[in-house]
Amino acid sequence: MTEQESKERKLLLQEVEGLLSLITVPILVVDATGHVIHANQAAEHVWQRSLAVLLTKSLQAFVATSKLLGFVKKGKPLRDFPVEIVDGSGKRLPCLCRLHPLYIDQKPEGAILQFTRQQMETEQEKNRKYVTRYTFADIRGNSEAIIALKDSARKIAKSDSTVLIRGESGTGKEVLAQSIHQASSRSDGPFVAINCAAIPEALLESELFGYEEGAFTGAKKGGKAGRFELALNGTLFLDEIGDMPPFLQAKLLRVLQERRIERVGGSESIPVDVRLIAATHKDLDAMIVSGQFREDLYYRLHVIPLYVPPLRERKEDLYDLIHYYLKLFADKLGKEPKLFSAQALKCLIDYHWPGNIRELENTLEYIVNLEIGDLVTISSLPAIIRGSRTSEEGLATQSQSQATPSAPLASATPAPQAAELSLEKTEEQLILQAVQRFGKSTEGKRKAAEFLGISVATLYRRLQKLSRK
Ligand SMILES: Nc1ncnc2c1ncn2[C@@H]1O[C@H](COP(=O)(O)OP(=O)(O)OP(=O)(O)O)[C@@H](O)[C@H]1O
Repeated sequence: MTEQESKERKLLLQEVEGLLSLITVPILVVDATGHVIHANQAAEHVWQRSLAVLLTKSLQAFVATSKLLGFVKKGKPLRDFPVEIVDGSGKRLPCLCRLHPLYIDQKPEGAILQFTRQQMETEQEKNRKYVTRYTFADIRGNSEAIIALKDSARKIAKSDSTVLIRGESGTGKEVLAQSIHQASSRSDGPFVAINCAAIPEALLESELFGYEEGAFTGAKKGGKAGRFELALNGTLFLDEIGDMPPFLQAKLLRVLQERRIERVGGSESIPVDVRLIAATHKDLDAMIVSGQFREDLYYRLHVIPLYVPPLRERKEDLYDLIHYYLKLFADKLGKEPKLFSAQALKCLIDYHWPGNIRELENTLEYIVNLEIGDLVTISSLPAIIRGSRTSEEGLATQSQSQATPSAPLASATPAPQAAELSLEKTEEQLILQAVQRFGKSTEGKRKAAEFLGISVATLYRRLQKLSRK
């Protein structure tokens, strides 16, 4: 295969992966014997198994209707064929199956199967969709800031007080909100999220508060419950609250005062037992000064303020996060976890991560997807992170030519053999070299910690761990 063909093939695979992940109903791809060869995230969710486990199973493990395998073997297309699937908890669910056969040289080689629930979802079933994915255990990182944040959030999780989470985009505000819900007495209830910036102003009101039949042209027969009602006995997460238009800020304030809502076009006042968690990356204080955000609403929301610091202010978390996402994507894509060259790792550590953990997650997915060798070098990193550094040599030369504290890799210790380094080993090397460069005095360790972008306490912890080895 030529390099161009190999590139096109990889791109095509990524497109297929991307398309499958966008589909919200479960999809299984099977070979001619019914063995699962691919599945999307919705399938992982329905059958409560990871992709890696799904790939060890056959169709019969998930579908109670034996006829389906016969259709796969014959390569017969199906449209809305009634089947019963057996979900992750062993429950049988009636579904409609679409079968798209895969042929090679006119021989059936497998099929793509899509399953949709047969009956219309009831309102109650819709509520069940609002389940959380995250708990505090999913908030990774050992920096003092993250440990303190988790401690405070755990403490306030049990109460019903309103929480306001601030932090830059991609820092994990929604992860934190879900974790609080999970640790609260409302965890059996729904967690309903709405992004105030993503919904057009005209629709936001009816999405939040619902509407009565005939409230406006196009309103559904029987009306529709809004997110407040859907979150009954649970938690409502108002993301990007700073983007809420002024007329809705006033309405939200009333709801928070009275704990009741009125649907659009309705007159009945409905009590809503909902815990509110709001989040924003905007500077609400400045917005109050400029008249864009209501001060009275701000104080109603600001009962328990939490702040998620940006990744660049807690760089010690990078090691843990890189390790975690590297393994996650390697498992997902059925690849071996990669090794990092010291320079590539240093490049990730030096980068300022404006998109925070979301950007880091995407970067590692990119690296695992595109990296063919076992070693991640600088040239494997996305251009934006590589910046002006285009090669390992480039960085090494740059490091060696600088006599400033930002060049500890140019210390008396020769640069480690990159190919031999695992992520953990690379981290050890960086720490040891920084200490060697700046000295073992308290001041030296302080400088080393500053250079590495970690706290002094973390540096001491790592050195203690190393001394025990
Ligand atoms: N501490 C963490 N450990 C592991 N993954 C995390 C952590 N924090 C966030 N993430 C991941 O980062 C991504 C972004 O998180 P999330 O959506 O909660 O950020 P956000 O601050 O709400 O972003 P936005 O303001 O853009 O809505 C998610 O995929 C999440 O899984």
